[in-house]
Amino acid sequence: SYPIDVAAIREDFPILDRKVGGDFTVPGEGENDDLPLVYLDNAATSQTPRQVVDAIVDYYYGYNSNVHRGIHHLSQEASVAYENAHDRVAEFVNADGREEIVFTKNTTEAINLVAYAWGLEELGPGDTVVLTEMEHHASLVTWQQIAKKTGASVEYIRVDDEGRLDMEHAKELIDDSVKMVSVVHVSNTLGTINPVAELADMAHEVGAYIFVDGAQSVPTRPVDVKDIDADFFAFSGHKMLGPTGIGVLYGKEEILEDTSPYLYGGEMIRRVTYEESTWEDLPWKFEAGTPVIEQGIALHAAIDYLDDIGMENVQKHEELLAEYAYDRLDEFDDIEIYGPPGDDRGGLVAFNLDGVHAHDLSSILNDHAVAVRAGDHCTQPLHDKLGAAASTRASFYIYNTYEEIDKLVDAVDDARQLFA
Ligand SMILES: Cc1ncc(COP(=O)(O)O)c(CN[C@@H]2CONC2=O)c1O
Repeated sequence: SYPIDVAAIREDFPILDRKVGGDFTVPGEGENDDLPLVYLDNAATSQTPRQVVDAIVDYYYGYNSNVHRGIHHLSQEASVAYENAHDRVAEFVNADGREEIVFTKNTTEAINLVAYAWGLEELGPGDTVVLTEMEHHASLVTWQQIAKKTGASVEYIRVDDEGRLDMEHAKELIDDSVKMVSVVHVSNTLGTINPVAELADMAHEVGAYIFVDGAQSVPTRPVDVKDIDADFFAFSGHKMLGPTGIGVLYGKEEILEDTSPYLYGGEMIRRVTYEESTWEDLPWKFEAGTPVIEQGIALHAAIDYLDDIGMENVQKHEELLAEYAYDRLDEFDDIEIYGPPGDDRGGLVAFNLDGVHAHDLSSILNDHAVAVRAGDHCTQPLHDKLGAAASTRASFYIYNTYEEIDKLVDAVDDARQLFA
């Protein structure tokens, strides 16, 4: 049984009726294809319910217009909807209000915004940025390159054999030279849930900021940025039932107020002369040019959909599926699973089958209509540390079932037979 009505939810996702699969012969059954899609690649991107698509269609059919309150009815409607989307996101993560919510293209751009607008200005030789060994390239490469540009240094909190952060090492690293701690909330490779509130305390004790990468946490569990006391927090709409093309940067108002924009143009200005320019209020100061209007409205609908289910229930469903998948895969001695035990992780499992490259395994799974991700999941340094060139990752969401995980395990077994 599930904490959510999976059958009813699946009705909202027409794509889940897709039949896919390669041409392969099943012993005794002959040629087989056109199998029901088993979508287990949600950490890469989630699927999109009718309610979100309807919100997009309603916008383009009903009130498509540029925003910031043009003097006509459509612009007024679009402006209000766009501004309300900021309010809705703020409410969802318990930010103080729209002033703390900047819409970007994705999580990657949200991290880059802070790295350029704050990092380039504030970091210099002798300063340290503390990351973790499990960071996604969106933060790891960004802070690594900004440190090179500014002469700052980067340190990495060690990950232990179970895929958890070594908090004693964190205590050693987070010293007075540290200006920023940037840490992933839920690892997209290990499934590890990091103690971000504790790390925030450690950062604040030495006068540093903390940036939490919430790309895999906001979609899958309740997140309260004030409870964590994050200075910055980022996530993406496409991982939480929303469209691609929108990410969110949360920032404490007082910090964003003190930070100059790094993207200039229309909509983010108040007054421009040939000599000087002044900036709009928050959050518009950080949203240069025509913003992600449709995407903001669609993200609002996605949040409404998730809130109807309840994020505690989403989290519980993720935990049940993650534990089930972990336990099923852990039955086999020739499978190596990365990250903490199944009862202490987010809704994903990355693993390798001895003797079979992740790409070959994922190709066989695809023949069985099972969609997973094979590769480094944008965590190459972590894969180097794990001694794995790549891994296969199954990741779950609100429309996935135990039966779909059984199909994953059966397909892995087929690969085992094929490559034996
Ligand atoms: C932890 C984490 N941080 C940042 C990002 C970047 O998000 P955007 O691509 O929306 O900027 C991702 C995306 N997850 C990748 C994308 O594909 N597979 C993954 O695991 C992620 O999982």
